[in-house]
Amino acid sequence: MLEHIVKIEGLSHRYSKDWAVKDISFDIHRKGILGLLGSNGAGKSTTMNILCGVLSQTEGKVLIEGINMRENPEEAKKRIGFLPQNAPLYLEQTVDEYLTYCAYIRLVDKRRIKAAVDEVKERCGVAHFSKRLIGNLSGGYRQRVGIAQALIHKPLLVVLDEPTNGLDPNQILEVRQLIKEIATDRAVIFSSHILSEIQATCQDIIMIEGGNIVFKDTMESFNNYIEPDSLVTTLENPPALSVLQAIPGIRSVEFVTDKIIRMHFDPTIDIAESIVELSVGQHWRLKEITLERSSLDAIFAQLSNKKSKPAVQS
Ligand SMILES: Nc1ncnc2c1ncn2[C@@H]1O[C@H](COP(=O)(O)OP(=O)(O)OP(=O)(O)O)[C@@H](O)[C@H]1O
Repeated sequence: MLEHIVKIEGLSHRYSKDWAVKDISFDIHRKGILGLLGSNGAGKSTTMNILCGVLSQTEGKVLIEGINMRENPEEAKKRIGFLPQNAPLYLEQTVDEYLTYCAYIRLVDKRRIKAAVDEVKERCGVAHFSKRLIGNLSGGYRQRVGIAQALIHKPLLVVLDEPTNGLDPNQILEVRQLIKEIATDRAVIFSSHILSEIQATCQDIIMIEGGNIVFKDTMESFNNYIEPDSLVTTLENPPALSVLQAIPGIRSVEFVTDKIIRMHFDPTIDIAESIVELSVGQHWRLKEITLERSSLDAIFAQLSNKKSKPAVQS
C-alpha cells in the first residue's frame, strides 16, 4: 500500500458568494511529483494556499502526517515548503541574506542555519550567486532561490504554484530538472495550466476545473484516457479539400500551408490508418503524420462527455 503524508478531505472554499473550490479530496504520497492541472481560475492556488495553511478553508480538512492544519498549524507547517505563485523574494537582499532570513523564520536551529543555507544553495544551483542581490538575478535563478527557500527546513512536502510560469524554454527545462531531483527524497505537488508541463514532470495528476476535481489518477492512465482528436499531416500531393472532408470520421479540415493539413476527427475512429491507406492508394505522397495532444478545453470537454465512465478514480 502507498504511504500518504497528506490527506485532504471534502475541501471547499468561497471567498464571497461563489465556491472557488468545492468538495475536493485527495492524498499525497510520500515521494514523487503530483501535478495539479487546471485552466486559469480553476482553483489551483486556492487549493495550494489552503494546503499550506496560508488560507483557511470554509469547509473540509487538511491533515499533514495526521496533523490537522487548522488545529495545529505550527506543527503542520514545519512539514511543508511553499513557493507561491508570486515568489516571496526580497529583491534588495543577497541570496545569502535572504535564505538566512528564511531559515530563521522557518525555525531552523540557529547552529544549523549556515549549513542549511549552504546545502539548499548547492542543491538548487545558486551557490555561485551567494553575494548577488536577488533583484539582479535572471527569472530562472530567482525561481531557484524561491525553491531553495521552500527547502530550507527540510520539509516532507514541497508545494510549488506554477513554478515555471514566465520562464524561457531553457529555464523551464532547468527548473523541471531541479523539481525532479528534489522529488527523489520528498513529495512535490506542483500546479500548471499547461498540460505538457505536467506530462513532462509528474507521475500523478489531478485535473481541476471550476473548483471541482474532474480527474485524478496516474499520468499514464490520464494519457491512455485522453484520446487525441486532431492530426497534422504533410502530403506532397494533397487532394482537394472536399476529398479529405468526405473521409468518414473527419470533422473538419484546415490547410496550414498548401502541403501541411490539420484534420480534426472523431476520436472513436482510427483515422490515421485510413489516411495512410488512402494516401498510398491515391498517391498523396504522405511525408509525415502526427497525432496532436488535445488542448485543455478539449480535454475538459472529453472528460465531461465521458461521464458515463469513471473519470474520477481514487
Ligand atoms: N482573493 C480572492 N477573492 C475573491 N475571489 C478570488 C480570490 N482569489 C481567487 N478568487 C477566485 O476563486 C477562483 C479560483 O481562483 P484560483 O486563483 O484558486 O485559481 P487558479 O486555478 O489558481 O487560477 P490562476 O492560474 O489564474 O491563478 C477564481 O474564480 C478566482 O477569481
